[in-house]
Amino acid sequence: MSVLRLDNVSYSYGENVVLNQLSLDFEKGKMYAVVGKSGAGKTTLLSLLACLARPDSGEMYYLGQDVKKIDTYKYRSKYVGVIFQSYNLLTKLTALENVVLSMDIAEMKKVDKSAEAMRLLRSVGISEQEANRRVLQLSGGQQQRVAIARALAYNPDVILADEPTGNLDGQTEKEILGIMRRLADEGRCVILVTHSPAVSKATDIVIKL
Ligand SMILES: Nc1ncnc2c1ncn2[C@@H]1O[C@H](COP(=O)(O)OP(=O)(O)OP(=O)(O)O)[C@@H](O)[C@H]1O
Repeated sequence: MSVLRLDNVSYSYGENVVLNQLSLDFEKGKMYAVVGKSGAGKTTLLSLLACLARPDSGEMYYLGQDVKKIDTYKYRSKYVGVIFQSYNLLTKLTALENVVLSMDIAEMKKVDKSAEAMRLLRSVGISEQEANRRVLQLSGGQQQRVAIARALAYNPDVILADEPTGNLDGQTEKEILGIMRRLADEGRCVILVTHSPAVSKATDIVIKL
């Protein structure tokens, strides 16, 4: 069964029809690239998938269930992990605190959230010393890794990322893509919005808007 399904979804900003009767299926264990020229509606599609916006018409299903029937807060704090272009980390907190906060919001009952957060950060290449720095004292690539660890904090089925390698050098891009591939291999559905041919080449399915 697909983890996310769009059925005839349309979305407009006023007169500007951005998505027109779009039907898509997303499966677990696969990595998707959403591509298309600037203004094609990629970020809009991601916003719908993240339930930051609702379709004007058409339906969206999460594991077969109409998302209108799922509490939006629960959906966003437990089922999907979103990695924004601007990272959206809380800059006054350390990297570790950002990840722990995300676990708190998802009401995770882990015994030792700090240890689990550190395990996640290590898995994306953040050292203990870096984890204890405020995020503004980290590089762009490191902040991107922290944003990934934070999105993983509550073990979501779906990872949504907007230009996850946007401002990163080639080597860091490769490493981030390696992490995304691992997440898909672990059985998650990974959906990336990208302009980068290297990124779309690394995915299983390319959706062109
Ligand atoms: N909040 C908004 N209000 C009105 N129009 C908007 C809004 N957000 C986006 N748009 C318009 O909707 C269209 C799609 O925007 P969107 O950001 O989804 O495109 P995109 O494919 O992600 O573009 P880019 O590659 O430049 O990031 C564009 O024409 C944009 O100007």
